[in-house]
Amino acid sequence: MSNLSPVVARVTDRIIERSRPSRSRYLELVERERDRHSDRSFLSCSNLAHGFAAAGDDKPAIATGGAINLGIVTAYNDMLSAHQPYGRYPEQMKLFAREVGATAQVAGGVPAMCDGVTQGFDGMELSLFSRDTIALSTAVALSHAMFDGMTLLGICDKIVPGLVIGALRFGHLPAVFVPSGPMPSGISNKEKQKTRQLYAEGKVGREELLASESASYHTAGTCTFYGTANSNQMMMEMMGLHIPGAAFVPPNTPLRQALTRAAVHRVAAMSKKGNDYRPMAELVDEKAIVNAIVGLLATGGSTNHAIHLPAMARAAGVIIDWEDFDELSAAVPLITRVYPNGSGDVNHFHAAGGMAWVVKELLGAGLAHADILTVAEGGMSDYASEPVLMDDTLAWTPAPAESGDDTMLRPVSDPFQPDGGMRLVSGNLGRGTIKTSAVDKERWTIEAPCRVFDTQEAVAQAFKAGELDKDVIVVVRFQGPRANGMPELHKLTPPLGVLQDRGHKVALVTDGRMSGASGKVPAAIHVTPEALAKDGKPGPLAYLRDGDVVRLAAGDGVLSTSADLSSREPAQAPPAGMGMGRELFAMFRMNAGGAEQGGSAMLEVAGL
Ligand SMILES: O=C(O)[C@H](O)[C@@H](O)[C@H](O)[C@H](O)COP(=O)(O)O
Ligand code: SF4
Repeated sequence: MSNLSPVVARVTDRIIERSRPSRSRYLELVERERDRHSDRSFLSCSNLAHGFAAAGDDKPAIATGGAINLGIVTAYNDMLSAHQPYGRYPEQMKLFAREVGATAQVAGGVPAMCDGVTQGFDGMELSLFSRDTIALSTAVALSHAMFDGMTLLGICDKIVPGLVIGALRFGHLPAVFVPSGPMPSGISNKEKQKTRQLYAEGKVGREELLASESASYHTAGTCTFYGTANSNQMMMEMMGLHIPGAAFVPPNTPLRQALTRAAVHRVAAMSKKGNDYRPMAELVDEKAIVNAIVGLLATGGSTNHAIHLPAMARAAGVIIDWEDFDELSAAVPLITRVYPNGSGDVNHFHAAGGMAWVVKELLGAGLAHADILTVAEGGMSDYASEPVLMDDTLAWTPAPAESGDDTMLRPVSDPFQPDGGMRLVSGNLGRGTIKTSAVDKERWTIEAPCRVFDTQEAVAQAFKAGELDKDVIVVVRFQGPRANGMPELHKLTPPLGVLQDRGHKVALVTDGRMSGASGKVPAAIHVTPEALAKDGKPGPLAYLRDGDVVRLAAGDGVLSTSADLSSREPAQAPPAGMGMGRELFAMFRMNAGGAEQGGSAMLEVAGL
């Protein structure tokens, strides 16, 4: 007898019903691809020879077509601390593949943008669309049809979503995501944030700021705040796309290498030529997507997944919307507090029980689907265990019975908040999302006159000029997907945090995004429809003026103004930016769908 929560069951059934036509079209495609391209025997001799010409000792195995050949899609680069460890992975993975009579080839690389580097300047306007660029690059890599399985190397914000979207279009193949792990903890995130606010107030200089930042981001591995990258890792566990517990094991350790090896062995076994065929299309279904949403809500994950998850789901023919998130949020309690939702980081979270604890609690409370197909042979329950090395052999120990730190991890029976970390707000200014898990409850409702800006730079200038030292709702518009690529406006966190610490009631309202690491200041983001006109009709934010009273009430789900916008002329959007490659992304902007549908031109134009 299932103990599944009636709310989770109801939302899942609604998604299944809504997705029926698109999901069946997707599964028909997968069926066709499985028949036509699930191994390389259909390739001509010339095609094949091109595919293994440089494969050295692996040539005979690849040439015969009998051996399992794995495609490695890698987001390696030296600049992202999270992806830098991937440099050595392919050579190791080829050895691991040969251990089970398989081979592996790097099928292709995908770009990986670091939002931490581009935060606050023009490059950030490529961020959202870099996700679709990654999906396109994944498809280019896998389109050679040389492969019996996919090993996907990517961690950060848009990289996992892009890899998922691209790989799902080859859903007739099995897939495993191979993470590299979080960097060892540096100075605390709170210390980092304090120095930033002192810098914003002119009380410390660049030298002190750089020293503080470098003590936080100090070596290889994923940044240790619970932002979009680490929310990706959580979701891969909740969807069963990892080897269980791979998310937060540190890089460059024997356990990390054992997990990578297990991933290679496992995806070979899951191929059609293996003994346990599990195509990715059958793992990523409506229930797996609901598990990802539930994990996001229970852990206070990144608001960016209110945009990425709808796009990822669409690639599998699954249609979700923000009502699904909101309804699940009311039933899924917040059971973790990892910075910015608390003070500890993901290393502390992992040490306190980590994902094994989260999965155990969610399955035990019937808040996650236990009956999804996963990379792990035993299904979702295998993810309620933590990987360890016992005499150099990979093994798993069950999640601890008690939380290792109840300031970070709580049971469902005694949560930090009775509901999830993310809410829908809507009204006469549109629909947006707000991350309540990172904001003190007394700040969930802010009603104040607004100041309206068309760029985040203008906000910084107004702050420096002392114009914002009051109760104020800062509106930053023309930041949507079609306006300028929907950048994160995370650089606004320190100045708005200073205003809040001075005792003012402050909130942000924008059709742009925030970082998964943003917190503290209430922010209604992803406001849809965006301010930039679509089919000649601007979004409501285009009609706001300085002084209009705006109300943001996360508890009631309200985003509205008392001003009468009906007779106003809309503001004109600033011209689209040139430089930093932004002009090359005009085609993405022109055709982008709304944030609630994933903000993707690629999916819109493809009719997915
Ligand atoms: O969504 C996210 O998690 C962010 O995009 C994150 O990847 C980004 O890099 C932040 O900017 C880091 O935080 P700081 O800018 O505060 O270091
Ligand atoms: S977590 Fe963010 S800041 Fe850190 S490497 Fe990844 S993209 Fe860059």
